[in-house]
Amino acid sequence: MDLSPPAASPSLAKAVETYRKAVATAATVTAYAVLARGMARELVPPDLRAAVSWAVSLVRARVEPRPAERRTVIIRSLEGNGHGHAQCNENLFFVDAHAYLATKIEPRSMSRFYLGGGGGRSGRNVLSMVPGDSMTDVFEGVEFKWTSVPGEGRFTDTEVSLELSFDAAHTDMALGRYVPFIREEVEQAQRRDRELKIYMNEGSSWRGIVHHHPATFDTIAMDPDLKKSIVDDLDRFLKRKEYYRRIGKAWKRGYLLYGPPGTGKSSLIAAMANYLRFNLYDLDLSEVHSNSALQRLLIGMPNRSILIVEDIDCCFSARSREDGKEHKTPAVTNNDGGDEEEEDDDDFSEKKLTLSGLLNFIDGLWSTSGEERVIVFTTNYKDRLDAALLRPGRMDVHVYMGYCSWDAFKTLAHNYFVVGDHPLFPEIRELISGLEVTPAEVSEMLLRSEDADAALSGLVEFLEEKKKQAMCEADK
Ligand SMILES: Nc1ncnc2c1ncn2[C@@H]1O[C@H](COP(=O)(O)OP(=O)(O)OP(=O)(O)O)[C@@H](O)[C@H]1O
Repeated sequence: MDLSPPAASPSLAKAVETYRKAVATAATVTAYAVLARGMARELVPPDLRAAVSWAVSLVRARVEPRPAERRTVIIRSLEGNGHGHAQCNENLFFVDAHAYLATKIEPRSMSRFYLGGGGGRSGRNVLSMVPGDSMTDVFEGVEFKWTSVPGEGRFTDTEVSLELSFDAAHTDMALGRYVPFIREEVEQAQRRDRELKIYMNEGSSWRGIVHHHPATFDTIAMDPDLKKSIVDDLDRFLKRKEYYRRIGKAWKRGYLLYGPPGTGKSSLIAAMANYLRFNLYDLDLSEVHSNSALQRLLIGMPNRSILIVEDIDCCFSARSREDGKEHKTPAVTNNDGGDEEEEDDDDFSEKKLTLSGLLNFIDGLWSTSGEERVIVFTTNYKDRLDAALLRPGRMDVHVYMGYCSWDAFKTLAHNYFVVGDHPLFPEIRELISGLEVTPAEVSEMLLRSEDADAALSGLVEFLEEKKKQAMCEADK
């Protein structure tokens, strides 16, 4: 039995030798360094040594990057209202920042955070930082650090603050763009979440109820290009605050929706309200008995709202016929600089309502008392409308809501049965293209059964019957 250690392999022996040399060299270098430092201390005068060390630190300061200068903005939850320490207000930017950060908190990356209900019944989780914690948000490629800190207790013990810190070089951007961006984001989110209301006039005030109309631009059955042009127009309108200010006009947009009954004018208004998240103000002019009442109603409408006057052709023609003549125009402001009669201030509130009065109120009052208003007039008979309403510049967009086209039918079929095709579609296409059938009539047929086959068969029968009637009418 051989118990002697195994002979080292040639490669291992070489590695051991290399290592031994390296250790010896390092020891030599270290020894030289210690020796040189000792000699320098002995031989170089202290003044020269100080000068050299100062020069070295100077070079190092130039070469090594210096930590960037920082700025910190403190956002307190409460702020004084200028009448002494006892009185305080909620700091609205703190509320906005808090809401904004709630959308940015990444629960998986934080060990602790607060969970709240957002103060409403939305059922949404609202997360916030525990005092002492920080998080980073990136805006336009720049990092912004947010820290939650206990407040200074100037007003209450429960005060908290947020600290926003960033590189000093980005100060202008932080205050000029990032802070407004946060405000805008929060405002948009609130607009998306808010419950819409529809208001109706009672005397010279508005009464509102919750508006839950399900119509959206996806569910509206109409020509796809026309639909897109309306959505684009609304988007453009929302972005044009500065433009309207520059040209000195009220920030409003007028739509005239016309077409036969049951073609979706009311549904389109609901879709616009849902898209814009604007409340609706449904003005019943038969309830408005004087110009001053109308003026109060219009002034009582907040920004971001839609004024609706349905069947506008009926509102004034009936009145004019009743009175035998059109009343003198109560022009508050004539934006056109045109041909309306002058207002006589003395008895202006006593005068009865006229169409041009309404139009002038809208132009005049709204240019001074509000912004971001949409006004929608509807009619089944465009040809019966007053020329004042059709004049260029009055209603910005005229939309014809027509009979049910093939594209419109496909939208309805998709709304009701989530189908894009069906064996009966070719037959329906042929029937629909030769008939005047409204989307309301088609919807009514599709609603009759939850079974697509049964509902579409019923629709075919209905269309065939309608075709027969149309042929009989033509023969007479
Ligand atoms: N274009 C459409 N797209 C989707 N649904 C429609 C459309 N047109 C009508 N409908 C359906 O028919 C119903 C009645 O339509 P709506 O009241 O919008 O028509 P309207 O043109 O305003 O009628 P009116 O002139 O009588 O007020 C709606 O609730 C909707 O279900």
